[in-house]
Amino acid sequence: MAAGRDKLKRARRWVVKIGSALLTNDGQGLDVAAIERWVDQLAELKRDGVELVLVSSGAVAEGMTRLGWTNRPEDLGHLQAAAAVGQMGLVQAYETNFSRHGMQTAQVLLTNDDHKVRSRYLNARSALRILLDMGVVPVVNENDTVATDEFRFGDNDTLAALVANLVEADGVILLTDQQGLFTADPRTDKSATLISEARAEDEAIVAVAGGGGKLGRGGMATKVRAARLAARSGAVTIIASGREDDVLLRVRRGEQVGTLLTPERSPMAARKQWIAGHLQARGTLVLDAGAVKALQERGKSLLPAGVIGLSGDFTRGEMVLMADESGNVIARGLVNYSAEESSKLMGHPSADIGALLGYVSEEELVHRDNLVLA
Ligand SMILES: Nc1ncnc2c1ncn2[C@@H]1O[C@H](COP(=O)(O)OP(=O)(O)O)[C@@H](O)[C@H]1O
Ligand SMILES: N[C@@H](CCC(=O)OP(=O)(O)O)C(=O)O
Repeated sequence: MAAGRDKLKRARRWVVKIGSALLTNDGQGLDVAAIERWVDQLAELKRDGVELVLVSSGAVAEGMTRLGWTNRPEDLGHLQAAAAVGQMGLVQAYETNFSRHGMQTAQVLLTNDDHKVRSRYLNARSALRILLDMGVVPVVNENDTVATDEFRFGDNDTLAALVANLVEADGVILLTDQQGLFTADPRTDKSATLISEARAEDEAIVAVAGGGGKLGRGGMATKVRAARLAARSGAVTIIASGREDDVLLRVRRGEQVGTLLTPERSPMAARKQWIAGHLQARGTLVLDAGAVKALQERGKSLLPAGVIGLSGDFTRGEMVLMADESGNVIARGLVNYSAEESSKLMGHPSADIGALLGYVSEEELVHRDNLVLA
């Protein structure tokens, strides 16, 4: 068995994306029987200990069916109106089916900006993580009625990858209407064959991935791009057919199904590399000797109690340097509180954060997962 497929047997957190073409039976209205079967599988995975985020497309397609439209409208307003109608059907179907298994769902609508604007990104991240901790299944879609990018962001493959980055998922499963990525679009080239495994970074797979059908727009091109994005935070991607029996359970068992696209690095290594290399430091926290030791020798998070001074102007989620009392930089990482909040918190035990600020985001100032030693 390939190493990547083996990884999915142990994976702890999956993002599963279901495309429009599949969900709406190529525009015939929600395929309720198929949704039932996917939810049964998802529930089984969840009972097996996999934390799940579901990314579901289909709002526009379902809205069109409910409104009796046969042609996809061109203008943004009508697309958004259709999405608003269709989204009701989607969440209803998931809610009903997960509740058969005694499981709760939550509707999470995100926009492109939520990933660009750091504070919204962090809020989306903590809400999703809390939902996962509580065992709730978030059902994510793009917030179509407020999207402004001419619906172009209307690409839930990318959204699934961004969500995988947000929740640090180890697996991304893109369910579509084909068995996986073929050497050419099988709709037009009957001699095309299935690629069972490739590196997400491999340029050759970009070349073979074409556009989509009449409902989904992205086709394989956005799926390959999503796999690359997901690989940046170390996630393995599988592109597989949602029409295949027990497809999710088969993926879980590590069986040879669909196309596996593998990252170069493990999730933690990828994350640390990103922290180490890609962000500009906005400030410096000065640590007492005990905190320096806790970070360097015991791999601990930085708590406010170990900070004796700070400089710079940073907001939650930005990169800061951590230095000892002599000014030697010993680590860098993503800070959980702004400079203003941090100066109120420094020197205090984490138990006092609520009293000092009136709220608690995290008990650490910099979590060890977001911290790289110099
Ligand atoms: N190399 C390829 N291998 C498989 N499918 C491809 C390829 N290139 C283009 N496609 C097209 O991508 C479609 C799936 O993408 P899309 O229609 O966006 O579905 P979804 O709604 O699941 O996102 C397939 O039906 C197929 O026609
Ligand atoms: N938010 C849109 C997403 C459309 C979309 O990405 O579709 P697809 O390429 O089929 O996954 C909807 O729900 O219709």
